[in-house]
Amino acid sequence: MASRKPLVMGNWKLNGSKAFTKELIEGLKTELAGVEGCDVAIAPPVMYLAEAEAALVGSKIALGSQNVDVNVKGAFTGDISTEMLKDFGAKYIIIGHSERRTYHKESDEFIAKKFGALKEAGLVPVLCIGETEAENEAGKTEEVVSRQIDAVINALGVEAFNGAVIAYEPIWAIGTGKSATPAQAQAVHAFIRAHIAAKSQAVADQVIIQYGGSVNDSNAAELFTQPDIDGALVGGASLKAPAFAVIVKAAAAAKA
Ligand SMILES: O=C(CO)COP(=O)(O)O
Repeated sequence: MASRKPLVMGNWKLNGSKAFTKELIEGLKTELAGVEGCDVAIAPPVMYLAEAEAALVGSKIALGSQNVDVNVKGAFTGDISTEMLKDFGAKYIIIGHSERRTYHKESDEFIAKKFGALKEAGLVPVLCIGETEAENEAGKTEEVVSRQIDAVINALGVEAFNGAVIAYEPIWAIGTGKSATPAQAQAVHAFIRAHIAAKSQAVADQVIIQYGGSVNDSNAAELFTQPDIDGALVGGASLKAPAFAVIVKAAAAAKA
């Protein structure tokens, strides 16, 4: 089995300011100095990519974004392109977050298009998938995550997951303080990896599958003991440097 380096990424969502961006990054640089064994990325709002890029100079923390649009240039008012993100040195791009699926009615097919646009641009898609509480209670978790993964496989082929990241974020666990248990998350992560392995074992072995949903400095270490949990996509706890650093260090220690 390929060994996978964990990735812990902060999704700042709609939070921050120019000053906050600089301060939080300075804090992260201090807290994470000398920490090895875990890739780290942050996705501030795109408004603050310039401040973030400048503050990250000399640091191994990678820059990311919370979304991208599918067109590269032209008359698409309000859109942000892959090339613009690259211009700021962004690398890991979140797509298909449940908040965008819900509030912006993004479909599996549209998200697969974004995945393709990122691959074409040489950026790393961080594809968010996950079921609602009702779907979970109806026993539909595997059906939902399969459908969300298959939209990408059908459009682009399983090889598109080479070098890509999947974030399993059960919607009932996001921002609720009610994280999935390590065993619950592991079961779904193993299912996702097996689902991809049915098409290509090699692709499945290398794909990073992060867990997201109320990950914090006290539950992260236990989640990372699970073999198919390769890091985390962190919302609320990524807005505080000490808490986020504890999560990164927990991943580095668990996967060493
Ligand atoms: O949605 C998330 C990350 O993308 C998770 O958010 P919380 O960590 O705030 O639950």
